[in-house]
Formats: sequence, C-alpha cells, structure tokens
Amino acid sequence: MRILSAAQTRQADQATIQEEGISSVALMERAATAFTQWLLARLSPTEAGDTLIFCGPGNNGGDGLVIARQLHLAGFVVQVFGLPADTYSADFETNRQRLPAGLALQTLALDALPPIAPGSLVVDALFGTGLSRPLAGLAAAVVEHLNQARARIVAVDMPSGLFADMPQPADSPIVRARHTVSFELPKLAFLLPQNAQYVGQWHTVPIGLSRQFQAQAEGKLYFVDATLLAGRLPKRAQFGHKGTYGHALLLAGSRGKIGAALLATQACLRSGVGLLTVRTPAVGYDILQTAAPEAMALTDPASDFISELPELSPYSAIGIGPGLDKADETKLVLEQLLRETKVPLVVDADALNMLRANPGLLQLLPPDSILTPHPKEFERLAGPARDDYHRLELLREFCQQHRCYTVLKGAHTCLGTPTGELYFNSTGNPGMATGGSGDVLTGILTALRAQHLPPLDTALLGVYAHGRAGDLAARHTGEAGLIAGDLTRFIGPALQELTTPDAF
Ligand SMILES: NC(=O)C1=CN([C@@H]2O[C@H](COP(=O)(O)OP(=O)(O)OC[C@H]3O[C@@H](n4cnc5c(N)ncnc54)[C@H](OP(=O)(O)O)[C@@H]3O)[C@@H](O)[C@H]2O)[C@@H](O)CC1
Ligand SMILES: Nc1ncnc2c1ncn2[C@@H]1O[C@H](COP(=O)(O)OP(=O)(O)O)[C@@H](O)[C@H]1O
Ligand SMILES: [K+]
Repeated sequence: MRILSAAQTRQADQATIQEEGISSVALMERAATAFTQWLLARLSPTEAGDTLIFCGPGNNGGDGLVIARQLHLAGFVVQVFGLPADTYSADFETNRQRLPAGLALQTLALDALPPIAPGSLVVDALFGTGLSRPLAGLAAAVVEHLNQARARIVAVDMPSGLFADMPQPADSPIVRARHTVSFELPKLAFLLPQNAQYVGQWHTVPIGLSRQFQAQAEGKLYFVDATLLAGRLPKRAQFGHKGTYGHALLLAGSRGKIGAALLATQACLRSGVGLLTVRTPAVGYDILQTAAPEAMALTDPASDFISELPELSPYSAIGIGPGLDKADETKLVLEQLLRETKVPLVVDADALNMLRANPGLLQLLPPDSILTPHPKEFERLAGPARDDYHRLELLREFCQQHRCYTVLKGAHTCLGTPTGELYFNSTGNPGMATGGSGDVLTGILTALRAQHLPPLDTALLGVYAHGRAGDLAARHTGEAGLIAGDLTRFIGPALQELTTPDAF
C-alpha cells in the first residue's frame, strides 16, 4: 500500500473522478458514506447520544455535512456546526443545500461555542488534507473547546490541525481524536509516535481511489500489508533438503545474556533455515545444547564473551549482536568479521553499539547488510533527531550513505533501503515491548537471509512475520502476558500465511 502526501491525495481524488467519470460531489458522498457506515457498525443512535458535527469550509467540512445528513436520517440526535469563512468549497455548498429540513447548519462564533456534554459523540470535520498552516483564531478556539470537552471525538480523514505529511510548530492547536477514520490509505502522520496523542486509533475505509494512480504515483513511502508481500516468500520445494535452505551462523550471548542468544536461535530455527550454528561464549554451551538441540554449538574459548571469530566459509548468512556485550575482544571479532566476510550480515544490539564506538567500522559494512536498531541505537549511529520526521530523514540518509537496509524498530517499524524507500510495518502490538523481542527478529532475519532471499524481501517479510507472530501469540497470552519466547512459537504460522502457494 502506498502512503501519499497531502498533495498526492488531492491528485488521487482527481484521477478517480476522471477515470470513473463521476462528479467530485459523488466521490464526497462515497467517502462520507464509508465514514458513516464505519460509525454505524460500532454505535447505535442510543449509544451515540448527542452527536455534534463540526465542519470547516473545505471538502473535509463537506464530508461532515454529508455525515450529518446521513446520521440524522439514521436516527441520531445530530447538531451540525460550521466555521464562518469568506469562501466555501463547491461541494460544501452543494451539501449544505442537501441538509434535510430540521437540520440547520449553525455558524460557530467565538463568544458562543456550543456546550458539549461529557460523553457526547463529536465528529471532527473541520480540516483534512487541505490544511495549509497551523490553526489560529476561531478555528484554534474550536479545537481547544473540543479537546476540553470530555467527548468521544472521531476525526474525518485527519484530526483537524495536524499536517498529513510534515511536522508543525510545537504548540499548534490539533484535535485529540479517539478515532481517526481516513479514506483509503493511511497518512504518514499516523505512523509516528509523536502524533499518537492526536490521531488516537486510526482506521482506513476504502473509497475506490484510482488503483492506477496509486501504482504510478511518485514517492518512496509504503505501508506494508500482506498484499505488498505477495509472491515474496516461495513455498518450500518438494525435494528440498537442508542444504537447500542455507546455513546460518549466529554470534550472540555473553555471561548473563545467553538468553538473548537462545531467543535468536529459536527464532532462526523456526524461520526455515536448513542448518544453524551458534557461536556463544563457553558459558553458553550446556544451555544452548539443552534448550536448542537442533542448533550446532560452536563455543568460544573464552568463558564469558566471544573472543574469536570462527571460520566463515560454511555460512550463507551471519547474524551478530543479541546479548553480545561490548568486551574489547568482541569488538575485534566484529571488526575482523566486517573485514573478512563476503556473506550477508544482520547486525543488532551491542554489535550496533560497537559500530558507533568506532565509526571507521561503519565504512567496512558490507553492502546490503541489514541493521536492526531501536531508535536509541539508531541515534547513536546517525546522530540525534529533532523529531520523528527528522529521524526518518536521518534514516534515509544513513541507508543511502552506507548502502545498507536499516530496520528502525518501533510500533510501526520503518525499513529504510539504500535507494531511499521507507517501508512502514503494519503488524505487531504493544505486548512486544518486552525484553528479547528484538533478539527474535534478528533470528528471523538471519534465517531468511541464509535461505538466499534478497535483502529487501528478507527485511520486509521478517519484520512483518515477527509482528504477526506477536499478534497471534497475544491472542493466547494477552498483551501484558506476552514474552519474547512466545513469539518464536508463532513464527511458523506467520510465515505460512505469507507463503506463495503453487500456481495450478
Ligand atoms: N482525497 C480523497 O480521498 C477525498 C477527500 N475528501 C475530503 O476532502 C478533504 C480535503 O479537502 P480540501 O482540500 O478542501 O481541504 P480541507 O482539509 O477541507 O481544508 C481546506 C479549507 O480550509 C482552509 N484552511 C486550510 N488551512 C487553514 C487554516 N490553518 N486556518 C483556516 N483555514 C484553513 C482552506 O483555505 P485556504 O488555505 O485557501 O485559506 C480551505 O478553505 C479530505 O481531507 C477529505 O476529508 C472527500 O470528500 C473525497 C475523497
Ligand atoms: N508497541 C509496539 N507495537 C508493535 N511492535 C512493537 C511495539 N513495541 C515494540 N515492538 C517490537 O518489539 C521489538 C523490540 O525490539 P528491541 O527494542 O530491540 O528489544 P530487545 O532489545 O529487548 O530485544 C521490535 O521489533 C519492535 O518493533
Ligand atoms: K478532520
């Protein structure tokens, strides 16, 4: 799925109108109907109670007028309010005319803002993708009024005051919605933690936006859903053998953190790798052989940390980092690995921190390596970010400069590519915010890479399957009860869902 800018969203609108030969007011009717249907599926008129709809002067306000008409006809107790303006969009005017008798548009005024009883349903249709500057004056006062009411606010397309695709001044007035129901595609703003307080839970409703436009639009932002992954994970060959599916090497663990190595090991084994060898310090030997008999242990001579790099020729991918710790000897192992390997790498956790400690090492990173930092690890590598948007810029620059794939982990993990694309993941849940979840991801990615999948497919599939495993696991454990080990049990089903079936 594409993520379009505000300007592109308007173009998509026009493309749809032209392609289908419909009027813009018909598209507005379709969009608003999708919103109304979404609401009707969740609230009866009685459950909604007082319903107040606030409309701006543009097409977002036009949507609000259609929604007001439809909810009124569905038996909701509706009041509809409009911001005064010099000009209104044509489709706003048309829909003002279409308001039924008994539902008048009331004009908002600074000294007479309508009272909003606690628990009321508020539909925010003030501004959408046409917002051109931060709100001020009456519009800002209305937003403040909505935010202070203890109402259930549902935003149409965007929470009013929020830009769809760029940051805004710190104290801009923005509606704090409980739900945002957006048309067809998510906006970039929805995917960034700094906007969660405004967007609430977001949902998309289909309105039949031109597929052709979506496919051909310029831009490098994607939202990763199952459709985008179709065809990327081949089915296992009937006569495949363990040699077919690669031999992975994991370099992981230190005293007190053998668990991290074990989580990565279990995840790697559950992700279809043919063979797995694990390098841990000697202290990990018994643990690993007991807990993961399927993996081969290649223990280091040192007891507590990894001090020597094993021979690399057998391996088709190497994962390094989980639970590693930053012993000087281990740093030398990482440096030697970066100098010697011709094999694809997955770099995580303390291996990333060691890269930061010695920036020269970053220059040695083999092309197409996959790095998996969380935001703190990323900023140690790429410098501090002013905000979530700036962090994405840094991500793009970092991936282009170092010709690597970087998985910036979070609620909507963002994959940066060497060619400047950003892919936002759609799976996962807050239950995964628990120690060891990232180690599991490293295991998955190392396994997929070892099976000779290209780096882009590895990263997209791995991140999506990791989150999906979290979603499947949480059905059994709940979010709070989810621990990283639970994820490993559901990697198989998550990958199975993504596997391309044989064509008939
Ligand atoms: N694309 C789709 O899929 C579909 C989109 N649809 C809907 O259209 C919406 C976009 O509509 P839109 O382009 O008319 O813009 P909208 O958000 O109503 O605001 C524009 C108005 O606000 C004004 N204005 C702006 N900033 C302001 C400020 N700070 N303070 C004060 N005024 C300000 C601006 O005036 P100006 O900037 O010229 O001064 C103009 O009058 C979209 O979000 C969706 O709901 C559906 O109907 C159909 C399918
Ligand atoms: N709220 C959330 N929603 C979805 N995924 C999440 C959320 N919080 C964390 N995750 C995922 O869990 C993993 C945590 O990784 P990381 O911070 O490296 O943990 P650790 O170092 O303990 O293994 C990441 O893949 C991240 O995307
Ligand atoms: K809105």
